[in-house]
Amino acid sequence: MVDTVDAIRDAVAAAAPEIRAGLPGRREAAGAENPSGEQRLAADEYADELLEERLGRIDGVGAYASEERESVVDAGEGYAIAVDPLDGSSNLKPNNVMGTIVGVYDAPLPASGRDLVAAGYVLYGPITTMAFAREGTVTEYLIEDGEATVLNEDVTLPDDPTVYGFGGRVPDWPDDFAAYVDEIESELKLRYGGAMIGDVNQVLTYGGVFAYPALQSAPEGKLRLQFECNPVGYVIESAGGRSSDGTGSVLDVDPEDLHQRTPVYLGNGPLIDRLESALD
Ligand SMILES: O=P(O)(O)OC[C@H]1O[C@](O)(COP(=O)(O)O)[C@@H](O)[C@@H]1O
Ligand SMILES: [Mg+2]
Ligand SMILES: [Mg+2]
Repeated sequence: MVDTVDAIRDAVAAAAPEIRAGLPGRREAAGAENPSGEQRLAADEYADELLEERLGRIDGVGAYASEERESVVDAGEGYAIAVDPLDGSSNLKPNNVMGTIVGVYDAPLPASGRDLVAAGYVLYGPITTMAFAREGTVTEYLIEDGEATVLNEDVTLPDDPTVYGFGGRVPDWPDDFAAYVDEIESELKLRYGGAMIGDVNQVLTYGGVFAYPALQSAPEGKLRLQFECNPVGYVIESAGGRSSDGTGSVLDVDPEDLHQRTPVYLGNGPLIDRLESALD
């Protein structure tokens, strides 16, 4: 019998080239907002519908939810899947990197990050890759023709970090976070591309820290707990790094609302420890 988590991983890998191939004609606004009040592109809708169809039909998947729809779709009995169908979709117009994020929860949504049994993301870069975490290890795959082949097993963050990327406008950063940035920018190189997955995958590859912090104008930051922060936090923690909402692991944030946002900080443990001390 095919393991449900393997089937989910394979379905995401199979959908990735189709999502990529569907992008060229879908770079314009679809005319509606998503539940977070953001302008939705035709590509966001396309990826969401494709993933709902492919993931919802897997035996052992009981629910599908995404950043692009108000409520959870019932798919029978089994795991609940939370998806950011296209992460960084504002990068579509300037043709920069984007991703797809998937979290597999063994609990009804909204769920705690501690209920994740697997999580992963696809990165649509010069090549298409996928990082997928389960049972404490992360595997990096190359996706070609809908097939995933292993590139790297037991992926871990390098011990000697080199990059950082932080979202939000600088004058909107709270003073304590700005003071942390002052230290970090003399130690690491700025690499910020505006798609969480692109920026996080640089941290996974080179070591460093990614943040979409609490802002003065938005104390909960921008990124969504169920669809973005928990799954990516799970990948980074499985790769030996740390995630934080500013006080502790993002996986421990109480799930209160399907579309809730949280500040998120991800990267090498010592850099996140220092961040938490700076925000005390
Ligand atoms: O444009 P900003 O404020 O730097 O925000 C960038 C952040 O917003 C996002 O694009 C939000 O994700 P979506 O594109 O899925 O809405 C993240 O990928 C990225 O980290
Ligand atoms: Mg996103
Ligand atoms: Mg998105």
